[in-house]
Amino acid sequence: MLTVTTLYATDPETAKGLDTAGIRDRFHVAEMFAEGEIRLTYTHYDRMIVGGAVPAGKELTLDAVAETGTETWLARREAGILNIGETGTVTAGGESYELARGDMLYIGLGAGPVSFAGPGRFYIVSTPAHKAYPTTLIKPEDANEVKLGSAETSNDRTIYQCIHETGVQSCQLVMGYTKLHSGSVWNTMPAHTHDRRMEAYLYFDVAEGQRVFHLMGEAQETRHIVMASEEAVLSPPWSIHSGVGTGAYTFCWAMAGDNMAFTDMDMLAVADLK
Ligand SMILES: O=C[C@H](O)[C@@H](O)CC(=O)C(=O)O
Ligand SMILES: [Zn+2]
Repeated sequence: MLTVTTLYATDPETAKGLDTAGIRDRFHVAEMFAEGEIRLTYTHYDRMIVGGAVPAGKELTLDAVAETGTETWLARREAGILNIGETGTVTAGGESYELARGDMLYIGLGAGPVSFAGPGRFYIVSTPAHKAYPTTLIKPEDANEVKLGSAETSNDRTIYQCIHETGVQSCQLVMGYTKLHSGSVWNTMPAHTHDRRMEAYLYFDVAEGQRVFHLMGEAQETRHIVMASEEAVLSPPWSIHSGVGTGAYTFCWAMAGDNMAFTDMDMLAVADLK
């Protein structure tokens, strides 16, 4: 079963006036992972699609998505798939790839239908593309590891860059995930914006009963969204994107836009946030 929800883009002036429900409606994506289903959100932020596929014993195939107006969903798109569940299989372009937990598959333009099988929980991100790059499996050891933050500021973390400028190639999708080290709960603080690229976060490995307070908004107008495990949040280009958990967590980040430069960030001083 395939469900697709459309999420329109929101400008910063409108965002300022929203209450909690309004903010959640426009930026927060919940219930993406349902057994036996593929659930997608087609966003108008650089037309990024985010979603989940949980085959749970049967095979799920993602072929056409009406919202893209193309014969197959990847006819003019590329995708990144991260497995956050047990080892499962993704079949694309006639080849099957075994994805252990933490493995990512880049799928190039024109790969055709994509099938999901096994006990995996697959997070799907897709963005428009103009050229076919090879479909490639990325194991954590193939990713570029970047260590950021420190225990003193509770943001000691390792970034795993999987699809990126100097790694597995793509048209515009940049994707990886960040693991917080034991005792560290802050991600992406000091915060930043990059008006030329939007971003989406999927928080996962958040323990039952724990939450992550995702911070968003313009630097002088911050808001928060309380997030449970396996929920995603869209970060408009004008928004900060940062979070703090009541416990340990990992998050997958994905970006699309004008450039693919991970370090191209307009940094904000903590003291300048309001
Ligand atoms: O532009 C880069 C993105 O915000 C994230 O990749 C940041 C991140 O994963 C982190 O600080 O841990
Ligand atoms: Zn960012």
